[in-house]
Amino acid sequence: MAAKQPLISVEPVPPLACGQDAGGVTGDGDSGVRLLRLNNTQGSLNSLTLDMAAAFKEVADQLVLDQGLRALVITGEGRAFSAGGDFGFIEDRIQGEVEDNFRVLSGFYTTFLALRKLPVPTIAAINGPAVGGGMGLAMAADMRIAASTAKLSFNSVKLGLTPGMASTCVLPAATSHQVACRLLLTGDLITAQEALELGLVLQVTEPDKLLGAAQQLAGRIATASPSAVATTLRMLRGRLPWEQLEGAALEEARLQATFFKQPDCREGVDSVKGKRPARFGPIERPATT
Ligand SMILES: C/C=C/C(=O)SCCNC(=O)CCNC(=O)[C@H](O)C(C)(C)COP(=O)(O)OP(=O)(O)OC[C@H]1O[C@@H](n2cnc3c(N)ncnc32)[C@H](O)[C@@H]1OP(=O)(O)O
Repeated sequence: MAAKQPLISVEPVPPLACGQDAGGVTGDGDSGVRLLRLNNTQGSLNSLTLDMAAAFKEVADQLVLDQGLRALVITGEGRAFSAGGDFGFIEDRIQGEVEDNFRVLSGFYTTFLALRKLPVPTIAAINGPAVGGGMGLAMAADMRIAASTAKLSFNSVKLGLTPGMASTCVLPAATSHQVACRLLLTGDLITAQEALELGLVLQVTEPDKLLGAAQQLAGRIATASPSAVATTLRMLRGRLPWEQLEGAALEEARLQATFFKQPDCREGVDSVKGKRPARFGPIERPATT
């Protein structure tokens, strides 16, 4: 019987694929670049589950101990980057109690956001749809490159939900207040080209050139002085400190925990799954908003 693929895998990238010579950055063939793949492809487009979160944490913990690591590329296996929260996970939150939802969502979001705590620059190679929490994960990376065929969306309002994964904090910081408003208040699914114009991604490539472009960018970072890169990164990330990101993630988790229980969420999820327009009710928000 074939071995089951891990939900998240990490592999070293050969120096030549990173634009380095065969010796890599250390002379012994290590490029310093690793490739992390989301691998929940069984009909669900790398959707995010609690098992994915646990696998992500395990891999992140190992990466912190990797002394040779200098830059990380993160991508999705198959045709998607990530379709965000798995429908099953979302259904569990609709059925769940508010306090339990808060506890689960807090852990879920802070686990994926911890990408921002890895000690090296991270690059999301967005190979296909990146939606909801999947887009939030891409935004947790320091840089993003997208395939021309990728589609991106922060679609929570279409699900009758408020955003998660600290999107209300990360997105305006990465772009602007008005771009964040446009994307988070409409849930529009935008093309890679539009994402480039809005400053969400650095570059758009042909699909078969995506990994190469991301690995070459990572390879150039890996070739620079590791201590200068580490300190520069610490300064850059410090403009949006972890405490602020975590605070936003917890606040969003608190609100989402209640919105999952509202009729709009049931309608929103059914409409997205059924690929039909939603018919939302009048304003019916919890007192906490
Ligand atoms: C707590 C977390 C919160 C959040 O993250 S909220 C966001 C939750 N995610 C979503 O709402 C995304 C829903 N999915 C979509 O909008 C679309 O899909 C995409 C834009 C991502 C891709 O569209 P297309 O390329 O046309 O593919 P397809 O035919 O819609 O989907 C292919 C298969 O993938 C399954 N799938 C899609 N998204 C999810 C998901 N989030 N969880 C589980 N499965 C998913 C579908 O059902 C279908 O399956 P089958 O081929 O068996 O019909």
